[in-house]
Amino acid sequence: MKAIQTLGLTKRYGSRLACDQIHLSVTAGEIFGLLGPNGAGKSTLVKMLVGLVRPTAGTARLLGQPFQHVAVRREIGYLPELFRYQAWLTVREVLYFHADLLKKPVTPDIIDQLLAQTGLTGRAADRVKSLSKGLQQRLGLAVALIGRPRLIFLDEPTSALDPVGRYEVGELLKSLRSAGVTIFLNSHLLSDVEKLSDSVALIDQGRVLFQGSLHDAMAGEVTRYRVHIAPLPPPVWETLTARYPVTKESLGSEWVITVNMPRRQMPEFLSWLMEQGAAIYEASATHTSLEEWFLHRLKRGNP
Ligand SMILES: Nc1ncnc2c1ncn2[C@@H]1O[C@H](COP(=O)(O)OP(=O)(O)OP(=O)(O)O)[C@@H](O)[C@H]1O
Repeated sequence: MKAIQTLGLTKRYGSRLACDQIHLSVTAGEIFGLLGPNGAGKSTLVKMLVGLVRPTAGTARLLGQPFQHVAVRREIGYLPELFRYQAWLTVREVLYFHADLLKKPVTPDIIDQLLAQTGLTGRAADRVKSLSKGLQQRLGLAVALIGRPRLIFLDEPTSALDPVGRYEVGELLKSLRSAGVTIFLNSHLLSDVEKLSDSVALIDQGRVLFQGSLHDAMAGEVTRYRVHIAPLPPPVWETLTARYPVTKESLGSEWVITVNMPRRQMPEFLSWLMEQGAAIYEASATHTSLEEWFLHRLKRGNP
């Protein structure tokens, strides 16, 4: 089942097209990462889905229902990118206040559990104005979870957190996924997206450049391979350099050949080497990072 299905969602602010006919689908129970540079349209897309911005065109379904329905809003949690809670309220009061707004009954046990999940147990009686940015972000996460949502939109949930906080929030998101919650993660922190997401979409200038699994995203990229071989006779090396973009270095009695090519060309490359009588000891791919993929795709999408 699809937790989110958008059909041509478009938002125009005057002459600026923030989202241009976005078609996206997110499977229920997955962590979905939305990536894109500043101003790509990520927050606008999230705000349209949670009902804070009215689309210029297009529509969407959330949890199988039209996205504007009040019933579906009750099933959704949202952590906005820029939020401020009332400075004079305590952490516990903020949580009760938002539970009241949601009209969902909460017990002290539920509040205690949320405080524990978000690492705020010791700060429950502190006022918002005394919390650091990272602690306020944890409170934002607790507020997003208070209605026990089936679908959560998190806009930059870990941007103010230190490495321990990022790890803890990552573990919390994984445990929510295990409980069947769908998580829509909007983050600049590519390493967090890489660690957590089951699938991703990349948007730029309001358009979707890619949607799919991270594995598929990386598989299509040119990868750097390192092949350890016995030294080749000079004529074979000359033919090799004429056919393929290779470089070599010597490592003891072996050569290490480096070549950049798509994964699908690798079998042909190795067969050719063997036909020339090369002794191959080892061949390995160096990992393409999400960051490299992100930069490549953006360059390709903006010729
Ligand atoms: N209320 C608004 N009025 C006019 N233009 C807006 C408004 N909100 C966003 N925009 C513009 O729409 C485009 C998309 O903005 P949006 O905030 O959705 O991008 P984003 O991908 O979330 O960026 P960031 O990563 O910097 O938060 C930008 O050019 C932005 O300036």
